[in-house]
Amino acid sequence: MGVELSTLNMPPWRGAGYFGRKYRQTLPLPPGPKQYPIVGNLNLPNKDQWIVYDRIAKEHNSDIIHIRTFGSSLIVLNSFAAAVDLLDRRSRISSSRPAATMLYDLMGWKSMFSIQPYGQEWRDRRRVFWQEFHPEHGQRHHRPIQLHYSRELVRRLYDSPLEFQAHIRHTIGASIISIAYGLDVQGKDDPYITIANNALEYLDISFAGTFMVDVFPILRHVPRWMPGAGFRATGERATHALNLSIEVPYLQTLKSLTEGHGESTFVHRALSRGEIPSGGQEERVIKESVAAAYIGANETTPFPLTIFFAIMAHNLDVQTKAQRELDQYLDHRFPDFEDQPHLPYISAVMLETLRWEPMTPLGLAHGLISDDKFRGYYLPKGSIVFYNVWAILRDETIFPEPDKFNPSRFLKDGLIDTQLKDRVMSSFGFGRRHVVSILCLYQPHVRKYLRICPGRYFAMDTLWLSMASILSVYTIGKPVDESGRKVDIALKYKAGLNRFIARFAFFLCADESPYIGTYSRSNARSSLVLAKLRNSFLICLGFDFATVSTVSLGVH
Ligand code: HEM
Repeated sequence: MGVELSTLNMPPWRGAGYFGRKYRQTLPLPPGPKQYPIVGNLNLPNKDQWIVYDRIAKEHNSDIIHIRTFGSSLIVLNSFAAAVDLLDRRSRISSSRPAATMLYDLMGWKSMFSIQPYGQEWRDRRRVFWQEFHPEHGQRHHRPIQLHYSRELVRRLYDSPLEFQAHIRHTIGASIISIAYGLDVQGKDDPYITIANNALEYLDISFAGTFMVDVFPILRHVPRWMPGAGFRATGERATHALNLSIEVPYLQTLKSLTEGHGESTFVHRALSRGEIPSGGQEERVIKESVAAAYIGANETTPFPLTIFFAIMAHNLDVQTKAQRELDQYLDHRFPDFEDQPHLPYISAVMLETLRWEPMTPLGLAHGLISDDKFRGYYLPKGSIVFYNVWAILRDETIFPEPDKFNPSRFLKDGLIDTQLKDRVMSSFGFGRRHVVSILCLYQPHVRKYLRICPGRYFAMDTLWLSMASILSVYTIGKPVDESGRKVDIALKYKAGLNRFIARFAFFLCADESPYIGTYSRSNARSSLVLAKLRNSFLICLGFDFATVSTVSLGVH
């Protein structure tokens, strides 16, 4: 990020200094594949890297590996234990972010605390954010809005099921805009959602790792007019898009507040606390923290909900079991948050969805701010640290038959197994308070280095309620081809370190269907949608992204 990774102002006896030099001289780097001069391991495939790293770790019989590309040192942690040891227990030195010249310096994302290095700016924003999103606060202020938008999603699915991915993104985006700014979101082409999505598009471009300036940061000084300097213009457009997404909704909320509205919003709650350290930066801290909520939620939460449709279509036994639990407990009404303790199988479906296909298979990179000695290895200061969420959640000793979608693995005596749930929380990252060590009671500073996703409670609430609501109304099945045969869904992903999925086809039924009719949904339909659905059997067939051809459509 063109950032000094040494920004953490530590007293010398706690930093690298003497010990760093000693480690470098006496200890080996973690094992890894053979490195070539200058380019290091640039020969490794850049597709599905999490699978490649897992294989390398197994080949070297080590859950920590070292990879080098040009000048960068990459440490990959391939087990839960290694990630907890380095990122939780030693979060004091491992909770920064690595340099990303294009995104941070040229695209203006230095205002987003999710990619800021450890330091005061990050701490101020994270604190404002967490005051809003810690679970007790979220339950009081966010859940009514989440409830509204989960029902809106069910309704939209009925109206235009072909657009299911757009509906998922829209309802998640609208719920966050409503919580953050209290703004009314239009049903289609909403200007606030469009502004935020424009900013997010540049994030995706930079994650795709296409910019040479990230490899050679010196290139950022190349004049704009030089051939090949197109990235400078891209950076300016991205900065403009991000600034719009920070400023426009914020100013609109301030206007509403002067007119006597908008009090029940993140913006207003943060402004009225007035606890941010002074220096004239208060307002900037608040508006950037609020904008981080939209970015964080919309970049991630739609993925598990999208993939849920494909998983359900392929696992009718799971779906039937989930629907039976809903029907038995809900008896003719829509699910609500109070129902959660009584619907453990739905919670298990949500956790298994997060486990089965994590959105960020290598997490979000951390940066090491000092040299370290770790498990007998030397870890160089400035290393980029990835944790292999994919490998952690496919550890056969913890999750037998890991490729199988089996929510029951999370149930112990009819309740959610909290230890397994804790494992799945790896999909929200590391840098969290560890309860294992009694020493942490005497380490108040540990709290300062938390980096785990601060939106995780909000995300799990959204996912749980949406999955419960969808299954209480619809049955999801495989699509059929032109001759009426059921076909498997082939999932296609965009390249990159995060998972983005192309559109796929599925059936959505509000009742027993001639194609997949294994179980009647009739007693679980909510009164909200009942009138519309009564005469509708088969509602939807999606279409395939690659061919963009409708396979068949049947609305009865
Ligand atoms: C299923 C949904 C989600 C997943 C899988 C997810 C995953 C993650 C991961 C892996 C990280 C990096 C943690 C680390 O550094 O180790 C992260 C950070 C973050 N997430 Fe989430 N997230 C989700 C939902 C959300 C939501 C709903 C919000 C906002 C309401 C949010 C806001 C953030 C922010 C602000 C950070 C940066 C934290 C920091 O750097 O201090 N996320 N998330």
